[in-house]
Amino acid sequence: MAEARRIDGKAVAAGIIDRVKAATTALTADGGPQPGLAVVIVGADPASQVYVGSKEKMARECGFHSVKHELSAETSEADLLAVVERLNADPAIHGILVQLPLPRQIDEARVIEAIDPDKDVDGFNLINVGRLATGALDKAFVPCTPAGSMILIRGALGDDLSGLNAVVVGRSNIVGKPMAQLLLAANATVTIAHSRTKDLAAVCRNADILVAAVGRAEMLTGDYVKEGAVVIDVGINRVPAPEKGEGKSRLVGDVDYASAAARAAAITPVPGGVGPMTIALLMANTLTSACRAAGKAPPRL
Ligand SMILES: NC(=O)C1=CN([C@@H]2O[C@H](COP(=O)(O)OP(=O)(O)OC[C@H]3O[C@@H](n4cnc5c(N)ncnc54)[C@H](OP(=O)(O)O)[C@@H]3O)[C@@H](O)[C@H]2O)C=CC1
Ligand SMILES: Nc1nc(=O)c2c([nH]1)NC[C@@H]1CN(c3ccc(C(=O)N[C@@H](CCC(=O)O)C(=O)O)cc3)C=[N+]21
Repeated sequence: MAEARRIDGKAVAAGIIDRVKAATTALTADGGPQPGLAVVIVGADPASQVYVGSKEKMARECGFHSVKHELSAETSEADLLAVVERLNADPAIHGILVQLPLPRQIDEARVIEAIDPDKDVDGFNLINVGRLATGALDKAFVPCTPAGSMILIRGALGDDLSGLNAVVVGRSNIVGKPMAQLLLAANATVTIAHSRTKDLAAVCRNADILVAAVGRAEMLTGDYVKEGAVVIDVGINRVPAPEKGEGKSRLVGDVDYASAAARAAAITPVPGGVGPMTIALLMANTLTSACRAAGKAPPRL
């Protein structure tokens, strides 16, 4: 079979950003609010700082009001909850993102549940998890990474996935589980695999749609890929790259791109695949939140 089509997540994300910008202009021209996004980061993890920086930059590009709260790694749970409460009460803020993971002294679940569900643009709050699981998508915020992955899948295969087998490797609350919900809602037959799955390669070879959200660099090789499958690589792993010079690193996914691309019909690269979609969907969710707050129908992006 010919080499797989490379799915250009960066280009698809840029198109979404353009439509968010235009819709933001239209919303404010119509007397609506300027969408406001608050990003909260606790501690100075360098990778987290890079993502938070690009979220803030993108929010400004979209014409949003954008604020960043950088708290020290020693911040107490009570202090973080107080910041969340202030943002919940601030009418200029429509979306709140608390960057995960949080330092050990803070209970992540408590912080996620403290966010107003109608400002929870990550879609991690129990109310939004329940809305997604029950199909109340008009009110839900769908987590950005699975929502972005789903747009790439629909671009490759269309809206209705009836008759197709989807395998999601990974069962986290932020990626694997919501990804499986979205595939199920699109009528795929869904399997969720994880670290206890027996003969993972055989399970994956059954997949017409294979989503990797594992956090293990290049773990899924061509042996895991069915001929003609659509492969979505969510993984972001930084690995040493001595060929680029001493101490240098590069990003790779959870899929071994070269061997998987030799069998797949279409595949996302890392970088330039799911990552940019995550950021674009965060902007889309924030715009949606601002529209809902103003009692206006959010645009279809
Ligand atoms: N592109 C983007 O925008 C984003 C990328 N990511 C990336 O996606 C990846 C996954 O993230 P996240 O879901 O948060 O990760 P978690 O660590 O929370 O979950 C990883 C999952 O993979 C499973 N797993 C681990 N090892 C194996 C194995 N050897 N075989 C099969 N399954 C395994 C785990 O199984 P078990 O439950 O049994 O332990 C777990 O369910 C990471 O690389 C992360 O950086 C995350 C968010 C956004
Ligand atoms: N509350 C919360 N929400 C999140 O959505 C969230 C989080 N916490 N914690 C960390 C993960 C990770 N994540 C990424 C977002 C964008 C890229 C991204 O844009 N990646 C670029 C490369 C960027 C680079 O070069 O480093 C790409 O894949 O092309 C990656 C990863 C969001 N996350």
